[in-house]
Amino acid sequence: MLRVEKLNYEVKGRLLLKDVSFQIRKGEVLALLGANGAGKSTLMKVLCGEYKPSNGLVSLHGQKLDQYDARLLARSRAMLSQQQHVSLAFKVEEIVMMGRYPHFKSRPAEVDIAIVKEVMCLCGVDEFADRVFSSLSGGEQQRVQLARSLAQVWENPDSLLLLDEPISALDMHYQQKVLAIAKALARRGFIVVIVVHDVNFAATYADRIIMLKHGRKLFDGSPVEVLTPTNIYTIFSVEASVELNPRTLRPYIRLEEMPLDAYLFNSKLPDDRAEKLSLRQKRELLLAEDPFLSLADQANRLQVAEIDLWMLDKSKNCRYIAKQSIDEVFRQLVKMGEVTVFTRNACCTQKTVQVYEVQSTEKSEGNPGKEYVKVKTDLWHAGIIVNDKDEEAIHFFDRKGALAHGIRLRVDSDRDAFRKLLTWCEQQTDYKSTFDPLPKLEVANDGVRCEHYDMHKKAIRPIAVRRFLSACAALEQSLEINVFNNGYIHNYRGKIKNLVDQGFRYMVKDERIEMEIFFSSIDNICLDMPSASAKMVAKLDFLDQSGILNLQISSDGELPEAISSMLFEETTVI
Ligand SMILES: Nc1ncnc2c1ncn2[C@@H]1O[C@H](COP(=O)(O)OP(=O)(O)OP(=O)(O)O)[C@@H](O)[C@H]1O
Repeated sequence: MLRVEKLNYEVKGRLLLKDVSFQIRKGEVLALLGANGAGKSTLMKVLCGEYKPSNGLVSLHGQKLDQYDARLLARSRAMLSQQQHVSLAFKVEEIVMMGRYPHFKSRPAEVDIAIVKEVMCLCGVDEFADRVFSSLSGGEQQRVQLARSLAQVWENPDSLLLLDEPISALDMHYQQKVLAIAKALARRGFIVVIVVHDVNFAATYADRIIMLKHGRKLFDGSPVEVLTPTNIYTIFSVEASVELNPRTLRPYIRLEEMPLDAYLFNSKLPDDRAEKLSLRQKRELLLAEDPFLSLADQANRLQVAEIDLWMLDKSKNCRYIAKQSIDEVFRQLVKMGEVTVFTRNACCTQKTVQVYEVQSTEKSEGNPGKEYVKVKTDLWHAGIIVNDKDEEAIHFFDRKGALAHGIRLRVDSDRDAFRKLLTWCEQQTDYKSTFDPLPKLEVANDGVRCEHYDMHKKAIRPIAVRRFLSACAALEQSLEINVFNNGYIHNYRGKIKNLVDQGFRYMVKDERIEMEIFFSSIDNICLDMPSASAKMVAKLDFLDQSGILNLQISSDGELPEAISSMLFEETTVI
């Protein structure tokens, strides 16, 4: 047994070890853990007898170390030091043989030669036997030193083996092997004390762990008792989580990354922390300032494309549809039964409940009485298919990565077609943002620019449009509504009944159509109708700041004079 009692070790008035006591039995592996400068190497040197304790006692098998005969002590304990001073000229075999010096007088006996061979073989240094020590790599040198220590006490299972950082220079294989050798020797009676820095190695190989801090023993016990997150933090000031290996019942320590920004410790570096935030973090900061920012505004402020934010929100439950796959996806939309189709541009959003109907761009007229979408899919640049508990949907994004069009499944929609598409999309390419951020105020719509209006066209104020729409709703006037975006037209024909006018929000909220018109984004509304009395079709063109047609509302057939006169009251000639 190794007994350490009330051990103090002092150098130049400084106590390097303070009141350290423990006992360790034959057959046990003790690991000493502690931060740099904690006193581990100092304790090892006291345990091997190199340093004399200032106070206290160290005894091996009942005998104080300083009472040991020097030769007997040399045969009863061996120490692999952290730093070994070796004369450069020695060969590997000569160094290992030094471990046998306490065992022979002038010449090594056969047994010494045999032991040296055996330990060299075990430590994988036999192939270097004739090489000069200094020509070996760091790890090879460490294994030679281990072989020397092992050679010293090889035949004495009562001995004490002290290994101070024996694996610090070793590769993974030898780290494991050296600790396994130490443990195997302990199982045959050796007392083994090992200093290691890797807590998981200590957890795996040690029977007992002592943790030192500032020369004091703070924690002492089995790995599972000692290696707790709190103890690890107390000793090393690092955050760790500890799991129990269910097979070995030994703890496994998982270290968390220590977050550190070089700006904090290098005064020569600029403070660019804000730039380094992840998109998610930047967005959180933005929403903390203004929780009601629309997705488009968030994308604008964060200088990313809207699709990036969609992918951020839905990444777990959505698949990316690359441009080359859009046509295939689009062809499948007609199979999904009744869905909500939505379209968005700078001036409005429109949602209609319909079976997806597509008209080619060549056809100029819609199918009367039926909603349709006139489309040129090549103007869409990406899509996503979302399958989460809140929505099952397919969204298409324009060349700026802004949401332009899509469908959302309803209760009665055909889910088989949707699932097939989802499976197909799973084999497609992964998402990588390829969009330029949307420059402020630039509109993604590539639609028709309306610069030339004939003499019948009039500019009309939003207030007149509101009144006109209210009258249409009240008198059940049927309308045709077309929303334009990037080469496609989303059409609705029918009555609008339920208007919600909250000033800044203007909405149609009916069963089969929902619309929101953003009057603040509309630059011009033009009326195409010769006169109030002519009982003609009225057509209103809503243009955005770039003069592009975003929305068109026309009367479906002639207007009663009561309604048309309202339009003329508020118009001014262009
Ligand atoms: N001869 C000495 N004179 C003064 N201070 C010493 C002396 N030897 C060691 N020390 C100091 O004692 C403390 C413990 O040193 P020790 O080598 O035991 O630490 P350690 O736990 O092995 O650290 P490491 O993990 O860095 O190897 C350190 O602060 C060291 O600087």
